Amino acid sequence: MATAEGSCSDDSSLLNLESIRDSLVRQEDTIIFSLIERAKYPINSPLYDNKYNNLPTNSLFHFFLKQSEALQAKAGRYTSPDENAFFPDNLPTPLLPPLNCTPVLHPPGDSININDQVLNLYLKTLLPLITAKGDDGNYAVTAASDVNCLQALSRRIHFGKFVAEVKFRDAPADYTPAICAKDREALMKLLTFQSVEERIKKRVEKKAMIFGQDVDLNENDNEGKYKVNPSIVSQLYGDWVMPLTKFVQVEYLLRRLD
Ligand SMILES: O=C(O)C(=O)C[C@]1(C(=O)O)C=C[C@@H](O)C=C1
Repeated sequence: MATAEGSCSDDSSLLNLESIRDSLVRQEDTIIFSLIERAKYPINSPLYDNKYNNLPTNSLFHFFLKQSEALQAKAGRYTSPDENAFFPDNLPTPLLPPLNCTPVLHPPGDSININDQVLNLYLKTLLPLITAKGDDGNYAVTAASDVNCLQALSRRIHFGKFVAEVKFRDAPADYTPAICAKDREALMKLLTFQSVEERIKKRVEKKAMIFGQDVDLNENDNEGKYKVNPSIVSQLYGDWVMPLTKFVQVEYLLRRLD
């Protein structure tokens, strides 16, 4: 069985809501640290401008992301069920044979990819919120940092497929009527746990405060300075990450009986 962490395991006890939620909690660290790293650089807008006609893609950033994914595809990254490419078409074949895992996800739902929404959110909304204005010319390291942020956000949001699969397996009788009726609202109500979401928003804000504070040997108070605004991290989860994860869950469930 392919575990939600992208490796093979015959331990089906890994596929339960508690272990899935534990993985979501651990992914918070990766996302927050990647945002802290990106915030080291100014927005570096020329990286995203579509004005370089000597590039085969829209901008230097798109070129960097597309090439990064092509290289990682050769290393087998996208054979893992929890990895979804931003440019999934025409990826190179992996150099090594894939792991022979028992699939976890229901194939029709496995192909869900909303990375176009993730990319738009990141470039248009999130980047301006976490970076200072300016251009330091460090385009390669900035683009590499962007790729880390995007891959962490994409993995977290598409983890909704695993959450939905577990929820369906736990209570097929609850979900089947809404799936058959194609009732998105009913599915959203069934899969939503408001108390869990509130805890997540509080926890990621606290993590951003702890991870993002300056550490020195004096006992000075941090004076409210953080590398990324903790309330923005909480807003990121509340307004985008969790709603998009739930969108993936609904889309996956709608295909679960295909
Ligand atoms: O933990 C769950 O039950 C999930 O569905 C995941 C998640 C999330 O994105 O963190 C999404 C919807 C729920 O309301 C709570 C949390």
